Amino acid sequence: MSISLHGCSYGYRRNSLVLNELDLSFPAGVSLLLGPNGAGKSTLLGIAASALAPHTGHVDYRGLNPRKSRDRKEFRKAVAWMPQQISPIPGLTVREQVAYMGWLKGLARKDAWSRAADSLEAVELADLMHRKSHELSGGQIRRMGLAQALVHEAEVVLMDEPTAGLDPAQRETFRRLIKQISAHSHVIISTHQTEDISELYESVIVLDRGQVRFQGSTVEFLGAADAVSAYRRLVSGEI
Ligand SMILES: Nc1ncnc2c1ncn2[C@@H]1O[C@H](COP(=O)(O)OP(=O)(O)OP(=O)(O)O)[C@@H](O)[C@H]1O
Repeated sequence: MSISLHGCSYGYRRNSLVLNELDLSFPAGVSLLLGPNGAGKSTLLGIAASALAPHTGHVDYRGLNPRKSRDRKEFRKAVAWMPQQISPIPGLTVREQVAYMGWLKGLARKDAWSRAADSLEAVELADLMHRKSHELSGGQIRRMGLAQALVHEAEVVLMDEPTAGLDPAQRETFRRLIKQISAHSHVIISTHQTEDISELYESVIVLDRGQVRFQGSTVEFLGAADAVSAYRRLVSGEI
């Protein structure tokens, strides 16, 4: 079971919808949400994470609807989200910031504190955990964001362009990490880079101008042609 969107519409401006009555069920396992800049990936993930409220439709996970106040807390505990922009909280150390995020998600203070150290270790940021978070570099801030998303061991982890700003060695570490997380969580990762496609992902969803243009297994996607040209043809409307 994973997250699904039912008839979700969203726009930032009047008369201009980014998503128009979108229906989408993310499959279980690890999925890649692929789409060019501006396709609506961040908007979709923001809605799936309940950070954005859709104008129409609703999100469902295990029968929980985050629009309903009685479901919201449990939904947000079950679903973690790493947004594209990670903001350091002034005055907090890296470990304090990650622990704070865990506490907001319902962990007890002691658990949040120890889980923060574990998740910083997992993203190879343990040596910087006593630094102030605003002192981190761009790539380090992304890794702290990743630790924030992992701290409470959610059932579903949504990640918005998590590999942006990571160097090749860190991308390799990231792949290993996703493998570990996928043993106990569903993972959905957005990207516009076809280089991110690998056997790590069981399924691929291609979003273009707010529409799902392809949904299937990674093998099916790669089998259609080589990945790059298939993706280009998909987003340019040839398929
Ligand atoms: N805060 C905002 N205010 C106004 N328009 C926005 C806002 N955020 C996104 N948009 C618009 O909504 C559309 C979809 O944006 P979104 O960020 O969801 O796409 P994306 O696929 O995540 O793109 P990228 O790969 O560049 O991050 C774009 O046309 C964008 O300009």
